[in-house]
Amino acid sequence: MLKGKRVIVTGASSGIGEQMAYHLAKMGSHILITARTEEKLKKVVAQCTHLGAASAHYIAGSMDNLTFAKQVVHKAENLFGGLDMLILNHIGHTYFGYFDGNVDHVRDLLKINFLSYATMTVAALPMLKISNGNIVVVSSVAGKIGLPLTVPYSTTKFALDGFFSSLRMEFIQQKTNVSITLCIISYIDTDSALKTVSGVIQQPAAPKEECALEIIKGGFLRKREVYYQYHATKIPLLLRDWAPEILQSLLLMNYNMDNFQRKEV
Ligand SMILES: NC(=O)C1=CN([C@@H]2O[C@H](COP(=O)(O)OP(=O)(O)OC[C@H]3O[C@@H](n4cnc5c(N)ncnc54)[C@H](OP(=O)(O)O)[C@@H]3O)[C@@H](O)[C@H]2O)C=CC1
Ligand SMILES: C[C@H](CCC(=O)O)[C@H]1CC[C@H]2[C@@H]3C(=O)C[C@@H]4C[C@H](O)CC[C@]4(C)[C@H]3CC[C@]12C
Repeated sequence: MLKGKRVIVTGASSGIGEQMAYHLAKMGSHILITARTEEKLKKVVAQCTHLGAASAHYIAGSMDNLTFAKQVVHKAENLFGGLDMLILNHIGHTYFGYFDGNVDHVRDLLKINFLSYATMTVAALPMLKISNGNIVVVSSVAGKIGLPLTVPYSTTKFALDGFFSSLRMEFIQQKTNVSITLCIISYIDTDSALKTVSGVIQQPAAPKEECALEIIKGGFLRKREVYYQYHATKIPLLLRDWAPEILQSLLLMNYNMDNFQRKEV
């Protein structure tokens, strides 16, 4: 469905982003991936080429530098002469544990998980308007519902909802034909998530390959929101406004605090 389309995927050196790059490669897209670790990006690009990407490139750097965030978009412009889909997926390092009072960390994480997303969107918008393209924003259940042990992370994901859901409404009023898809994702079996929460979170992790495909499909189909896995995201969201105390109790039952130790993610 994305043959020949020009796509940026951020946070694509591992996890869900890496799997999205492989799906896009199999579909025959032109791909530009980014993350900080050049060695991993090189391997992902080689695999994308092997899988049939129309072309595959990388640019390494950190999204705590907003100048770099713009450079990624400009590189796509130079390589492809335009852009059809912007997939915003990266996250910065944080901790899985009780809020430690460090507001500087919240600010730093907002820069990586939120401000860089807004910066790339602004830079890419002229190209996406020409192609009637898609913006895909990878968020989390923790970006719709307050959960314990992820205060800084959850803050940044809620910010994405505020920014992109408002922007989507303005696009409708302004007749801007660029879709915005916010992806509400539950617990996924990426190395970083398993390392961080297994033992504490009781529910099974869903497969990253399927999750990656659902995100791409949702973006291509110009859906407002993607819910993956549906039961683990949509049902809590339905309860959120109608039965918040019941939801709270159900969610807390999911945490085995006997196994809890603060971890860096
Ligand atoms: N896994 C899960 O259970 C869930 C994940 N999600 C969301 O899915 C998305 C992907 O998560 P997941 O695949 O698990 O994460 P991973 O930890 O596997 O991947 C994170 C990616 O971001 C990159 N990254 C980290 N720091 C920076 C930085 N400062 N600048 C630029 N890139 C950076 C990493 O590469 P490098 O270190 O090389 O920079 C890596 O490519 C995220 O948006 C996450 O919030 C949502 C709900 C659940
Ligand atoms: C346990 C949560 C699901 C609750 C439910 O009943 O549905 C998980 C939903 C989102 C997860 C976190 C997340 O968004 C990704 C983080 C990123 C890192 O890779 C490490 C793990 C996360 C903190 C992860 C932890 C489990 C959830 C909170």
